[in-house]
Amino acid sequence: MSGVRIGTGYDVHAFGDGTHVVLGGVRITHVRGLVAHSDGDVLIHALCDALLGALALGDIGRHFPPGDDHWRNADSRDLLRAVVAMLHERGWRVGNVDSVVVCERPKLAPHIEAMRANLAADLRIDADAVGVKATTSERLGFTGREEGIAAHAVVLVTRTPPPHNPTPA
Ligand SMILES: Nc1ccn([C@@H]2O[C@H](COP(=O)(O)O)[C@@H](O)[C@H]2O)c(=O)n1
Ligand SMILES: C[C@@]1(CO)OP(=O)(O)OP(=O)(O)OC[C@H]1O
Repeated sequence: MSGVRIGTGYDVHAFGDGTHVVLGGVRITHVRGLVAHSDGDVLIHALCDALLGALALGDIGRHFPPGDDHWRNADSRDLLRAVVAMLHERGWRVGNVDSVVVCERPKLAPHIEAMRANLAADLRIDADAVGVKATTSERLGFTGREEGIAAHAVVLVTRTPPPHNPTPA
């Protein structure tokens, strides 16, 4: 098996009542919230799916079922750290990630660096290996009508090198 693999993830949450959204672990004040079983962090959910996908481990709902009360209002950063632990246990580590969040509002640019820092800490990689971008969809489609927020993520994971065991001379 190759020592490098890729994964892709996508998630959507609908807007509902609320005063804020949570994206990349950052609480952002907004006129609406996101409807979800957990904190609705659509960016982290896309990232978890990308990481699980890289190792063909299924998707986030398989590991953290939406019907399970344990995950009600869960902090999605806990889910991300659990997924990263699964990778590490299997001898893999995260190389880099890239992502894009799609919404007209809230404006995400002021929060991107804080998101990258949170994700880098949870992924156990440097922030310069964590891409987070934002785009509107030019008022087209469900994101354009502000019915919800979508996020896409891609990841590269690498196999952890085996411990160095020098052959005795
Ligand atoms: N929710 C958003 C959406 C976009 N941005 C920033 O604005 C730039 C322009 O967006 P377009 O959709 O018109 O290309 C984009 O590159 C982001 O930097 C944002 O901060 N928050
Ligand atoms: C995060 C989980 C946790 O139960 O629930 P939601 O917050 O509803 O998010 P979603 O992306 O719809 O499903 C994945 C679930 O694992």
